[in-house]
Amino acid sequence: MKEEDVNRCQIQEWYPKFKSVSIRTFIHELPESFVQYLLDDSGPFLLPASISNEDAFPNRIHNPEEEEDYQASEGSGDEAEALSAPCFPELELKIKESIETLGGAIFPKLNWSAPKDSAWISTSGTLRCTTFSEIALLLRSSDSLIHDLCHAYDSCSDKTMSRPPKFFLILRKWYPRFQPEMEFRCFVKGQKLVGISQREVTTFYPVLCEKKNKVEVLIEEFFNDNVRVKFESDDYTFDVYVTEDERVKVLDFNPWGAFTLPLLFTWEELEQKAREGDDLELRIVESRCGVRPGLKTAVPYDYLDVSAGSGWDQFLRNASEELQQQTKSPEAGA
Ligand SMILES: Nc1ncnc2c1ncn2[C@@H]1O[C@H](COP(=O)(O)OP(=O)(O)OP(=O)(O)O)[C@@H](O)[C@H]1O
Repeated sequence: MKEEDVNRCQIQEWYPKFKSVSIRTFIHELPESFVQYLLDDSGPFLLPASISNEDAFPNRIHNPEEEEDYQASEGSGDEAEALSAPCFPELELKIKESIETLGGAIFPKLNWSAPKDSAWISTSGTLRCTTFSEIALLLRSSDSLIHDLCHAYDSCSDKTMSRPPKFFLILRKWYPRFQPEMEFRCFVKGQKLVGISQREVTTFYPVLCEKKNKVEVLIEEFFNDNVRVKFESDDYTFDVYVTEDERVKVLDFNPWGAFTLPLLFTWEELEQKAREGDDLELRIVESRCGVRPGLKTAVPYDYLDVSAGSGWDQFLRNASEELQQQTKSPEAGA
């Protein structure tokens, strides 16, 4: 894979060409100070100070233990300064306007990825955002975005960069009735569509068994009419959504191989299909027995890391020590 293939999959690169067959999206260049804010994991977690009083979030996550430290150091020079919330008024204003134009709620992404692993932290448990603070919280809490920020070019044979020169915040109109069964990943090798996979592989959707042939025809037509000659790489994947009235919308482009999940295929199978000139195949989960486990971590690494010395391990040790102390104390037996 070449750097140019990875670059073409950035939304700000492909969206202008595919606007009429995609979902409504606004793109904002991020100031470097905001990128540094996303990367900075030293010190406490501060949300940006908001220009809006309506914002639902306070400027920092409330943690009573940290709050004591904060009060103790308040006014004591450097430390107090280090704890003051960053502020991005121009960016916030532009985002506020875009959210209003997009109907009041958006789905956020960076150049390539969405902060999928942060959904658990939001009040709705989804990536739906209505304010700049909500967006900042999801972006700052995400481990998936570290890929975009630091590792996007790691699989390139001609790697010269560790990150793109500019980052963009992508705001997409929020679709509350997104039906996961109607999302598909399409695999293109040598400019030929070789495979299509159900995108959400953890569930069996009986309705897909009936719709399978129709969906395959719709996507193949869409690829031939709208994607093949317009997307300049030879090998890539793209994700589509098929609407109830049988229109196809392109959601995303990803490089062939590397970090991109092959879902119900393996990369070897797809390579072989391309080599042998096999007919296009659309794969779906055919029965309840065929479901695949979640292929992604949907929570940050700290949540999953249970090894000795991890945050979780420490939490368990503290909890068990506390429990032991409680059982030793006279009140416990009363
Ligand atoms: N505008 C939207 N409104 C509501 N839900 C959405 C919207 N866009 C995407 N989603 C949901 O969020 C999921 C992840 O979105 P998306 O594919 O853009 O993220 P991603 O980080 O590029 O994922 P990947 O790296 O696996 O391609 C989608 O599969 C879809 O279910």
